[in-house]
Amino acid sequence: MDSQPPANESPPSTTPSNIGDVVPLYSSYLWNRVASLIPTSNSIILGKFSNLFRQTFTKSRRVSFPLPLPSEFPCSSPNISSDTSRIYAVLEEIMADVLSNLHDIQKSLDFWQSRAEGSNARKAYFMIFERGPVAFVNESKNFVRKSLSEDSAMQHLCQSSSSHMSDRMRVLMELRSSLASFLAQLYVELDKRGEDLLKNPEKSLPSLLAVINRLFSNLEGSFSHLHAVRESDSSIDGSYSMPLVFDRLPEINEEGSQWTDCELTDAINLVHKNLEKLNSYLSVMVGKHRKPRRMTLYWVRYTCGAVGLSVFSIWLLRHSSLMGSSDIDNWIHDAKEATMSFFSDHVEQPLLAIRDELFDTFRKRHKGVMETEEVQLTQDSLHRMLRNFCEQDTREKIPDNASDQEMLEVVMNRYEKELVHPIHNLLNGELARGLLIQVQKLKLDIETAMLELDQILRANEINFAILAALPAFFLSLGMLTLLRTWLKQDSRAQGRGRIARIHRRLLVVEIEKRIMQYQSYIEQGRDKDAENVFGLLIYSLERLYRVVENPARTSGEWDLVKQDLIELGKPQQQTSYKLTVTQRLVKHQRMPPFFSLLEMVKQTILAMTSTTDVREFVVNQRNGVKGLVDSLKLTTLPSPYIQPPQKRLTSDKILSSSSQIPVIDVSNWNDPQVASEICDAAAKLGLFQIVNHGIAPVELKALVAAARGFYQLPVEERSRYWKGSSVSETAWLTTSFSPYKDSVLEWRDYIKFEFLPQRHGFDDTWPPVCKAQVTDHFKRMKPIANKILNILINNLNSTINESNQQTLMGTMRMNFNYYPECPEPSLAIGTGRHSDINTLTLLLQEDGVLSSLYARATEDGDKWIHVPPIPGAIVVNIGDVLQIMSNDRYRSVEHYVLVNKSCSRVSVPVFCEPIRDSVIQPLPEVLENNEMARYRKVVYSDYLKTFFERPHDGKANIESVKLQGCGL
Ligand SMILES: O=C(O)CCC(=O)C(=O)O
Ligand SMILES: [Fe+2]
Repeated sequence: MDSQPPANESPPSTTPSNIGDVVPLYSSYLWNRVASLIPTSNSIILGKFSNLFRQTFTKSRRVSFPLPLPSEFPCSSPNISSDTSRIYAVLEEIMADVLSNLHDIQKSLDFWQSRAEGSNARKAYFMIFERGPVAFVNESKNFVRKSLSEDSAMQHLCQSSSSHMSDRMRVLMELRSSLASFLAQLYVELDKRGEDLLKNPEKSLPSLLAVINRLFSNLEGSFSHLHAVRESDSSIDGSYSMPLVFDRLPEINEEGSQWTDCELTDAINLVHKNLEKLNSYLSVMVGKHRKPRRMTLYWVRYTCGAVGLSVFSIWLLRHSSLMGSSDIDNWIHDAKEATMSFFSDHVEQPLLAIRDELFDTFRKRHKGVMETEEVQLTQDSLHRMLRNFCEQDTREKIPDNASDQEMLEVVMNRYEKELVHPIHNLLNGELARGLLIQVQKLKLDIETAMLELDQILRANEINFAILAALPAFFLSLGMLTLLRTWLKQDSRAQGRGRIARIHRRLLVVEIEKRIMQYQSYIEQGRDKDAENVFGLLIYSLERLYRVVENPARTSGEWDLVKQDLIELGKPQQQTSYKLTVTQRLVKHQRMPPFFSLLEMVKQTILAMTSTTDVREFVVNQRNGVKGLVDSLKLTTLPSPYIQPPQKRLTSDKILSSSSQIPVIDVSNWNDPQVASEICDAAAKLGLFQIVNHGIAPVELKALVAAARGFYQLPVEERSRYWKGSSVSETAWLTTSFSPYKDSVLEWRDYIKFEFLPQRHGFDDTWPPVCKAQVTDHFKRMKPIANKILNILINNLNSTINESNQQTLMGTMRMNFNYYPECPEPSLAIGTGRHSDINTLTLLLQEDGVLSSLYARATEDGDKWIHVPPIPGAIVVNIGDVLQIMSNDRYRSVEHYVLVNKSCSRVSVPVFCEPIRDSVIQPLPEVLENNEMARYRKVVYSDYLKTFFERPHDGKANIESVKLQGCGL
């Protein structure tokens, strides 16, 4: 077999932006040139030379995740002997290179995504300050010029920032998708052919090489597609002018029948060559779209640092002995002294003092102001004086066990008698003796008090000594923490600490998500998407495989974990089985019982004491309030949940009668009375209940049971749906309204389901425990919502038509709200004061449980009406969008949810919402009689964003779109 002439002999025409891109590009070009000069008959020498070259000049990459080949397959060795082991080596190399390229792409994608999700200010900052000095000068110039000429300079900057990012993201995503599909195809082929390669290498090796050849051509095709689409519309110059052309097997060999040894070697070399080309191509393409390097990103900081350092160095030089100054020597001397004296004052002396104090307290030591013996002497003397006095006075023997108190009473009686004739008694009586006894008693009391004072002082000496040692204590604590972090290598995913474990858990979640996506695409017949996700699954498995190896080896579980990871990569394996395996993996991540116990105790203490740690546990560690309540026996409310008094709903604000909530019987939707009651309630209170709507109570009960079922799942199972890393794209669990924005958290967890009727199989990834009930409830609620909206819109002289249907109920969402039992309900709230931002909400309250929903009675007063749960009833409330569309004919009602001490509560609202790009504004029909629009136009996605971007506060969101001068 002849070697194909090298397809791109000239150095690549693009101009790589930096030295990092140039080296691999030219090394590969040089290699191609050398390879084409060496005669093919010397292919063994060529192979060895090629390996030597690769080992010396290219980055050595190690593929950790095993290839899907039988374990007896001869692995690669430096001394390549058999054809199979050479094939193995080349396959390993392909895998390693593709995975490492995927990793580079993913890192850049993550970066762009995080920047793209940032605020406008963040985007503008990026454009000006994080793209290097040249961009800084250009962007600043542009910005100033635009600010002078027009007033939308900021908007312009944000737009160009968004297009800068999205351009890069699009290309990176396409590269990722092509590579992932290539990886998936290769993986599946190897999985299929493994046994054959072992049993019948002569036949299957050529056919495998032919397949690899074909996969490279497919890859070339998908890259050239990317070039064709992007060449015209990219803002990144020259990035699409470098076509990639892989070398091909001669046509006669493409069938992959029996080959000579020489042909086999040539084919293997060809794969090597193509791989080099792929790497060079990707290094340029990824290089053009990659995230800025650290140096570019932080160039402002580095520059300031460098300037600061230079100034400091010059200043230092001027004070150094080089310039004849002795300042530095003096400072070093002073610093040494200060450190020594700090050590002596705050570490050594306090510790010695504590030691001495402890010894002195527990042994007998220096004299205090008063000693016990002295007090005892006075007491004995008083006792004798009293006894003498009493015996003489009463002329009787006083019993031995008579107390001083009893004898003092005798003295007092005598006093009283003596005072009748004081002068006579002064000479003849006992007054003088009595007075002496009093003096002795006084002395005893003073001495006893002094003795106690002495003890207090001694105890405090230790306290003061301990206080003095506090700096030493904190210093040691800080050092211990640093040491622990270092020993546990807790910052990276392969470490052994808690943070590393969280990293690994997140990787498992990502794997689960991809497994479920794969299954869903297969069921929908979207084979291309499925292939792509499978490639990404292999990528995630490889990442987990790398990071879990060390800790699992240490705990002796490596063999099990490794086997589990291999199972997850098998293309034919059942999804349900794979999900059991991921659960097992999560369990492997746990510590042995002793450590778990320690961890639990630590969590408990943290949760009780520190605000940030409660948030960390509930929000970041995805346990939710339910997790907090389940893992701790709380007797007090943790501080992040204590609402300021003005946010609490106190009993003085609650109106006693609940008869004010209209209850409308809708058994006949066509009855004009029903329509008028609905419109009336929507205009006055904005909230009413409907009964006899036709849904059987048992169905509603089943729904509530399903919601409770979800929250009864183990926390690991629930947290797989946590917002931000949910295994489902259309269901996510979270806590509080905006847990990252709310200064005080709310006592509520909720999972949100999105109902996208146009999307097939939308509920496949929902929790199995409730997915059927959620789907049924959506379907049941839709016609009811439609009827109510029809009535409300007809009343505005309009109709539901194609143009407003998408705004009124283009999207439907449903929550399972869960309010756990709360140790101090009067200090917390379940859901804070808010109006729903959508059009219409249909809420199911769990009956038999204390209702906790309150609606604002009037727009201006701070009075609230209880919404009582009526079995089988649905609470309907108007949202902001309908208030805007009706130009204030209807009122979106503010509501509160309180929590209970002894029972948890579940509620299930269904929200009818506009689609994201609907423009919300008053309906033309309501403005017909020259009525002024009270609200400005707003795109629903922007309205949503402002709601979730700031802590929610009553009707602040609708106020923000109200036009000036239209206040009621
Ligand atoms: O739980 C409730 O009763 C109401 C919940 C609510 O207002 C909401 O989810 O928007
Ligand atoms: Fe609400």
